[in-house]
Amino acid sequence: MERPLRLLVADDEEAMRLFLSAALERAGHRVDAVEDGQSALEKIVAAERSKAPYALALIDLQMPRLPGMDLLSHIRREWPRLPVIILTAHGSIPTAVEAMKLGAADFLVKPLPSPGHLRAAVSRVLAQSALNAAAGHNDADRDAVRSDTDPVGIAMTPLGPPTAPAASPSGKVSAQRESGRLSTPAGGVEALRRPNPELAVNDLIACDPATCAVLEQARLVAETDTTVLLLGESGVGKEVFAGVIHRLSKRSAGPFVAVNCAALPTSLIESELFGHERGAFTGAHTMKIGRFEQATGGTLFLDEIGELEATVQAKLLRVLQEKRFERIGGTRSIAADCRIIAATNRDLKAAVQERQFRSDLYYRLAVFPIEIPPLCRRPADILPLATHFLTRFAGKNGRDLPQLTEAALAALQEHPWPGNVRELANAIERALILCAGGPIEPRHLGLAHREKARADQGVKALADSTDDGILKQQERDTILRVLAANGNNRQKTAQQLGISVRTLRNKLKEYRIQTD
Ligand SMILES: Nc1ncnc2c1ncn2[C@@H]1O[C@H](COP(=O)(O)OP(=O)(O)OP(=O)(O)O)[C@@H](O)[C@H]1O
Repeated sequence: MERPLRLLVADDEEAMRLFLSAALERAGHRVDAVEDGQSALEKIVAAERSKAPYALALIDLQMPRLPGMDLLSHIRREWPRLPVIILTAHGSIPTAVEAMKLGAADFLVKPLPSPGHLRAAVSRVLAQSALNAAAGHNDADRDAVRSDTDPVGIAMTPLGPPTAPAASPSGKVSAQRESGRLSTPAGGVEALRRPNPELAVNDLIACDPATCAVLEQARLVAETDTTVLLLGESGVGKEVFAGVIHRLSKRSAGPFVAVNCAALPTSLIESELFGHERGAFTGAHTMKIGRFEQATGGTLFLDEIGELEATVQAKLLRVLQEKRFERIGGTRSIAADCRIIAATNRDLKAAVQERQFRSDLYYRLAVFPIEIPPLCRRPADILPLATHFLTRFAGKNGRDLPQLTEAALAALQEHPWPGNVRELANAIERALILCAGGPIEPRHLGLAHREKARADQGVKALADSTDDGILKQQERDTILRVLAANGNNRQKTAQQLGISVRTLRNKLKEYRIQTD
């Protein structure tokens, strides 16, 4: 992973260090593990000096050289923005409570029930810490704005001190749909208001391993000019990922032009896509440049491609094959010099089988399909996304950042999010209004009346909440990660996972992971 989040683990038990490191590294983080308090302190000092501070420290209470409690006091005094999770044995809960009073962000009782439990706690603390940072709850002296985001400013993992958002790399975007999609102007108040710039720069949050795997695929395909098909339920972020691919591509200096194929009547879609000459049809009083032409040198994003009428499907196929088109009523052949990214929330393969979508067009579009999982399958994204939206909406409305109560955080994590990221954004926007400046409680989120949706998912939720569910989630995450690392090559993936290609195939089916 290119921009890993740095975490520090301090525990004198080797097995525990290994467990914690493995679990957190699997979530995409970079972990330094040390065996005593003094070494932990030295690591923190070095990391601070190197301007690559830790995002979080997990500290055992009983350690040689410098005990956990002393280390915690030192951290609170010197680096108040570094959140600390205390690890404690069963019998020492009162000490853990003491640690909380001293300023620990959370405590975990050993032995930990599961890696998922650990990751959820880490994710929760990171989200809260990001909120605090954005609200300026902590020391001001570290609020100096750094400007070390990667060239496109997309972060797969959170944290670090406030950073200036990267300036828009292209400066050119589709006029009507891109507002807010590229980074805000660099520097100053805006930078400090971000929940956590490394987490949220350019509006893409990717903390869950499943989302990181998607982002990795996006990064890989972005370097090419290959046509991409983004698949996923409504609101999962297909357009966000289309924008990411554009910004990471060599066409990023060109425009990103988005067309929602479902929003336009059939009679208009052709002239919208290809443009028309003056007098081409009744009402065509002037010549019009179509979206293909507007996207010259850049990317054309065809959203809801599954809704295209048969006649338009045929025309689009021709353009994809010949890379040329004519304006309606025109004779001049124009080069289609743009990268195509299509998206749909429909099962396009099924649509092909039902003869609602041309198979030849499908295969032209699905050269590189990327499936974006629903939010309920990316639990580690939920709180960072909530934090991100809270900061964005509070900033937009000139409001102070409210706190999310523990109960609200839990409600957010438990909700099944059938409307995906869009539903989460709406819930946060609504909560921000209803909380009227106070802390956000579960009732402000308006999730209760969605009990039915939750009940519908009851069986699944129950399964997921069992250890078996957690294990399956981890297995799925691992497969996704290794697949992404191997460019979706099943042979290599199976080899690395130590299973047969056949078993891998069955697993892919079971977890509905598409690789072709
Ligand atoms: N990973 C993400 N990080 C930050 N914001 C996100 C992310 N994914 C989605 N969003 C936000 O959620 C909302 C819905 O995302 P988007 O429009 O990209 O979804 P979609 O899958 O294209 O939906 P539809 O199929 O309905 O067009 C947008 O406001 C978008 O900015």
